[in-house]
Amino acid sequence: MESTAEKLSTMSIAGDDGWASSAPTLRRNLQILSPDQIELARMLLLEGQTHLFAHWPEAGVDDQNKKSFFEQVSRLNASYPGGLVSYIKNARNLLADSKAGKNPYDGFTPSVPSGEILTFGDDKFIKLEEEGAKEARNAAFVLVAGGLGERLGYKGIKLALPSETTTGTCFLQHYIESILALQVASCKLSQGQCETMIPLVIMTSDDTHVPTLKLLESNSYFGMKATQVKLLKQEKVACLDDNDARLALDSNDKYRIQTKPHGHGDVHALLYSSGLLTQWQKEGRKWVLFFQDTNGLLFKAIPASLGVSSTKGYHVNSLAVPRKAKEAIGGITKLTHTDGRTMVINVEYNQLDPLLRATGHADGDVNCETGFSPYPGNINQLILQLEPYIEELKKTRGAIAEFVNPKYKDSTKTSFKSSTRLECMMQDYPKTLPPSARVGFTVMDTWLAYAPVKNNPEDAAKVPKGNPYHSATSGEMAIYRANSLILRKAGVQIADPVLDVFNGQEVVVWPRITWKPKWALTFSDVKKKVGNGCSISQRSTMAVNGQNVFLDGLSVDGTLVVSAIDEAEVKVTGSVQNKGWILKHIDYKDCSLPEETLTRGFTIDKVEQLEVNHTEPGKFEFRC
Ligand SMILES: O=c1ccn([C@@H]2O[C@H](COP(=O)(O)OP(=O)(O)O[C@H]3O[C@H](CO)[C@H](O)[C@H](O)[C@H]3O)[C@@H](O)[C@H]2O)c(=O)[nH]1
Repeated sequence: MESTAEKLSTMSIAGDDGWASSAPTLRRNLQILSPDQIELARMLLLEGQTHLFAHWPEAGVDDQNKKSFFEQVSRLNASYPGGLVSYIKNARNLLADSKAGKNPYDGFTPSVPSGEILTFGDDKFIKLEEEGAKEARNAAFVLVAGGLGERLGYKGIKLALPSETTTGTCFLQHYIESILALQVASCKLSQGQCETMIPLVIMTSDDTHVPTLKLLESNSYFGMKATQVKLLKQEKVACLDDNDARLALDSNDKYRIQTKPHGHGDVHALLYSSGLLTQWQKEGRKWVLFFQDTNGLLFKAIPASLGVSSTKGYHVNSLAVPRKAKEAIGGITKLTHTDGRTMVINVEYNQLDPLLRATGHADGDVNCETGFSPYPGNINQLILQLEPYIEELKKTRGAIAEFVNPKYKDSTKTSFKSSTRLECMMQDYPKTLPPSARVGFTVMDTWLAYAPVKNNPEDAAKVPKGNPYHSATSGEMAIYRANSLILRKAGVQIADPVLDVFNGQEVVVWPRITWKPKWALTFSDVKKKVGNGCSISQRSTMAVNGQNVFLDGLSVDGTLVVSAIDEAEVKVTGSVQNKGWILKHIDYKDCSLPEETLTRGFTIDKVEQLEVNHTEPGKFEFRC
């Protein structure tokens, strides 16, 4: 293929009027285009995209459509670092590598890296939590929520799904309340010397932007100031029809280029171009924490892992959990090149097995004697130190190593079954870092840190036995399990769980215990809030909503719901005995029920409960 420079010189020989000669249909329409649009047209021809105009009728016909075609081209050009010229060039290179079967890890040997392994509740963990909670006021949070969630098949946005149905708190509300609780706790720990608001950025896409904004607005931003939350919308990227990176036209609208999501890696370029990073730097912030749309446990892991970043001075800290072989989470891997270079990086779940097989591990991605893969599982919660992050982005403008995954029609690899596009992942950020960068990771127990909602009931039920379901059912049950285990560790007598099956998935059902983040963010908080002699039976439900609620000598066998305003200090004691709330099985094929309910396979039958509600300031003791 002719290079751009060669083409340019041919065109200049052809003269100013000659540049469009390869596309006569376009040439006859130049008079309807603005100078900027003509520039874009010229760029497209130079980049071998003549076919885009082949069907264009004479000027005067479909002119509006032709202009909107260029409006789209302008958007695609502006939203990619280096514009469409770079996109097409990168695509050609990656498509050529893919056709040649080039291994992206050529020359690298994988080995198991060493990182920080934390044990919930021990002295080190408690110290790190305290350090992290203190540091939180210097942080900014970035939630990537542009994904459609195709595997889950839910029609709404995932952030609006309940994380658990005892209180019905949706993921976004839980995340915001956790950040607000961190804000309060962090300011308290810094001797009240601060009035900071921790910023939250949400990356949306055309698929999620409007409903995300609506969810925030109709709930008064769940208690955040509207100015504290910024939405950055990622654009999709152009689809490609062939190995020459010819842009694909939409089969339903020949004046539109087909587009698809570029992946969560867009977050870095968007943050860079938004100017927020330098603003945060001026405000004295030190950390940027990235997280995903449906992990109801995540904030239980945040304080300690931020503590690790702070004490170790990590530029990059990835949160990880023990990984089951073939689980759909990337493996954190040390890669050593034949030339001596090394990096610690996520190897995505579909690449780990081929990489291992190609480097002498005949069995590929398998569990070792611990029952887990030796490679820790990346949960895509990244903590980046702001200053080195800005320095790196100044060089890269946030561009992240991309990949392409075309589905070829046959072994000649000359045509695709359907159009493809370039993709990128946010966890690939460290790939461009110099060897001096401090890149580490923190491993925590899965029960504490990771329970995403990604799979629909049918697919979840097919997950190999022993591997996690990652469904709405398992995500909710994981919250009850974590809360039960934390209270147990704090000395509460929690009854053993029972096994049950919902939507074809066997899960362990603990008492349905929930609390608002402001009640307790860290294990030390929990220990301060529970006294001696507390117990909760397996069939029980307990929901705590109040900053200063203390449980002491309390036994629950049934349902207890406690709420109190921040100014009320309430000690709850005595014995709760009622019919409680009962989990009722439902079938996910029963169309009369809402989708949110169907996906988890149960409803909660609220038969009887004790409600304690304090709306007046003061100090109270409530004996049940
Ligand atoms: O174009 C996109 C695509 C996705 N997302 C967001 O990115 C997050 C992750 O998307 P997926 O849940 O689809 O991610 P995967 O399951 O494919 O995998 C990712 O999350 C896993 C853990 O949940 C592992 O860490 C894995 O290595 C990592 O790539 C979600 O919040 C999603 O909304 C975007 O913002 N834009």
